[in-house]
Amino acid sequence: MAGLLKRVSVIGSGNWGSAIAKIVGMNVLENPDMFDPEVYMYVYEEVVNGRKLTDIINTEHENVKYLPDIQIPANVVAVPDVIKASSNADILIFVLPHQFVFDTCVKMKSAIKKAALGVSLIKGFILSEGEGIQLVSRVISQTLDINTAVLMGANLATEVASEMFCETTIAVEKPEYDSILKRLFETSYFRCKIIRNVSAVEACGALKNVVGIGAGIVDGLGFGDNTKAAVIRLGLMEMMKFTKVFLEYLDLRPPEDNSIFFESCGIADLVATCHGGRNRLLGEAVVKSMKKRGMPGVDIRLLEKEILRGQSFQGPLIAKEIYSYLKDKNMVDQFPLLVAVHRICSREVDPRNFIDCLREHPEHL
Ligand SMILES: NC(=O)C1=CN([C@@H]2O[C@H](COP(=O)(O)OP(=O)(O)OC[C@H]3O[C@@H](n4cnc5c(N)ncnc54)[C@H](O)[C@@H]3O)[C@@H](O)[C@H]2O)C=CC1
Ligand SMILES: O=C(CO)COP(=O)(O)O
Repeated sequence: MAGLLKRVSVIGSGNWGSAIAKIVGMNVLENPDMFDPEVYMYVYEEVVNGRKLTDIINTEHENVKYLPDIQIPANVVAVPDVIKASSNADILIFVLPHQFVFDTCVKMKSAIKKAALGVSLIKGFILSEGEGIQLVSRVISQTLDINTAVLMGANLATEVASEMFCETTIAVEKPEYDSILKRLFETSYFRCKIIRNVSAVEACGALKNVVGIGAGIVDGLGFGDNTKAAVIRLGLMEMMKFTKVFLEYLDLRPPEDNSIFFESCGIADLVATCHGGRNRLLGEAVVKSMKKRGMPGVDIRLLEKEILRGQSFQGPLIAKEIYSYLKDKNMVDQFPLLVAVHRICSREVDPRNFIDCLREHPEHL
């Protein structure tokens, strides 16, 4: 990537996609020696208030549906065609719900630059028929034949977009990309720490979404902060154990020690999600719907429509993906919290049983 100015594209334009487009749009202007000033943002086209969302973004410079009341810099151009959005990019920032990643990559495949760098901000795993679950960054790298870094942290999008201070973790295998990534993402309110273990950072990002649902379940049941702290602690223990087992299974490097879990991508993201995340909201809503209507309560997708109006809860799908892996490996009993969240979301188990799951957790034996 030496020499010419780097072009940057953002693939995705939801709540986080729009917030990161604001940062990246500003940073390319502040680093004219390194970046092309125009940033394409791929928008999955839809009609909002009778107008195309891309037209609204390109005239009002606001994503009125997914990130209202925040100005996106005018050099960020909304593009509905993913091939056009990605074809000249040197850096491709992936920020879609994980279930859309593979199909989107397949569409882009013939158009992208061979030396492009991918950066995944996506918190999830990808379940493919007959192949089990896979890391999103790996699916991107293998489908597009490019290097892929990740950026994960305690980054609730609306707070980041409002410029409230936070930290994040960037993981990239090759140090040659460090300064480009710092200049692309870092601001005075968004501090970026670069480390090397891409797969462990990514696993943290996916797993904390499931624990966040657990935090919402105890909120919905009317328990207090001590109980939520127990969910966070037991959830973290399961995240650490799952990361080790899963990365070994994928023949990848598990973390050498536990330090990664004390970065923004670990405990900080877990705490943020368990207090202010959409997945926490879902856990609470599941319990309330069950209290109102009795078991099994309202379907998750209906709750998603009602509560998020277009945004998505990633946790239930990730919990299902994790469950399928654990069942396959005969390890369901070793991860009671992650498994209980799946069973509650799929309405197999009454959420009131969640407290028993905490009480009987193997960490207490
Ligand atoms: N929102 C947040 O605070 C944060 C989200 N993330 C992660 O970022 C990723 C993206 O989430 P958000 O930007 O929040 O999205 P979102 O949940 O706000 O919005 C959903 C997005 O999916 C798009 N979409 C719907 N159908 C599609 C299709 N068939 N193909 C392609 N796109 C389609 C919608 O147009 C919309 O842009 C997720 O993995 C999430 O876990 C990470 C950090 C913070
Ligand atoms: O990843 C996030 C914060 O870092 C957002 O979490 P939710 O998807 O639960 O809102």
